[in-house]
Amino acid sequence: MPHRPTPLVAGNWKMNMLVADGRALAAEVAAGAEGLAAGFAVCPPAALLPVVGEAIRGSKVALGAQDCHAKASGAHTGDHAAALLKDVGCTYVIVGHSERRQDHGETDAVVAAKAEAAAAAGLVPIVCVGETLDQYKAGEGVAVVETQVDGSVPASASADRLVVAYEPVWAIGSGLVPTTDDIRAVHGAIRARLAARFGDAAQGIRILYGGSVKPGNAAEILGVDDVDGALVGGASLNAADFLAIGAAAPAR
Ligand SMILES: O=C[C@H](O)COP(=O)(O)O
Repeated sequence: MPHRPTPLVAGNWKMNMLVADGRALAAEVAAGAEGLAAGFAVCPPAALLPVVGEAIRGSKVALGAQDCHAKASGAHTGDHAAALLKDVGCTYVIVGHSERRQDHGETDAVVAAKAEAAAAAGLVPIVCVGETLDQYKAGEGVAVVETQVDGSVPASASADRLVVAYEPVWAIGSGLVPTTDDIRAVHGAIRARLAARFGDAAQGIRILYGGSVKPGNAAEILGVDDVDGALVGGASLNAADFLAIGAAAPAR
C-alpha cells in the first residue's frame, strides 16, 4: 500500500494583494517554510503569478493558480490556459472552488473538464468539493460530497497528479468549523470514492480540508484521519499565521 503523503498546506489568496504586498508575503512564506516538514503552496491572483513565482524561486514553496479554462487555448476573453499557468511556473491549479461554482455557475462537469485540462498541461489540479449549510443541516453533506467527487474528478485523472480539497461552503470565511467527527466522516467518504476509482493508489492522494483553518485549530484538524493538509484562505494572507498552520501539520 502506498505511503500516506507529506501534508500540503496551500494558501488561496483569492482576490487579495497587490504587487508589493504580494511579493513581500511570498518572500516571507518562502523564508519561513524552509525549516518546516510540510509541503507548501501559494495561489495568488493570476496577474501576480510571475511576481510571486520570482519571490519563491529556489524555495520549497510551490506556485498555484486559482482557476484555469477547460479549453487548451482560444477565444475565451479573460480566462487563463492551463499551459500558460504551467509556463509561468505553476505546479498546482485550484478548480471548482465553491466561489467559482457560485459566482460562475461551474458544474461538476465543468470542474472535471478544467481538472482534465490542468493535468494535460502538466499541472496538479486541486479539485474542490463541499456542501452548503442547508445540505449540512439536512444531513446530506457526505452524499453531496460523494456526488461532487464522482462528477468533478475526471475519468482520465491519475492518482499521482490529483489533490482533492473538502471545503464546507458554510465554513469558508465564517469562523465556523465542522466537528472533527464530521471532517473524519467526509474525508473517509472521499477516500472511499477515490479508492473505488484508483484502488490502493488512493492512499497517496492528498485530501485537504479548507474552511476557517487558523493557527489555533490547525493541529486538531490536521490530525484527523484522512486529512492530508489544508487549503487556507484568510489566514494565508498573513505569513506568520500561514506558517504556523504548516508547522502544526503532523510529520509523516
Ligand atoms: O480556499 C480556501 C477556502 O475557501 C478557505 O477560506 P478561509 O480559510 O478564509 O475560510
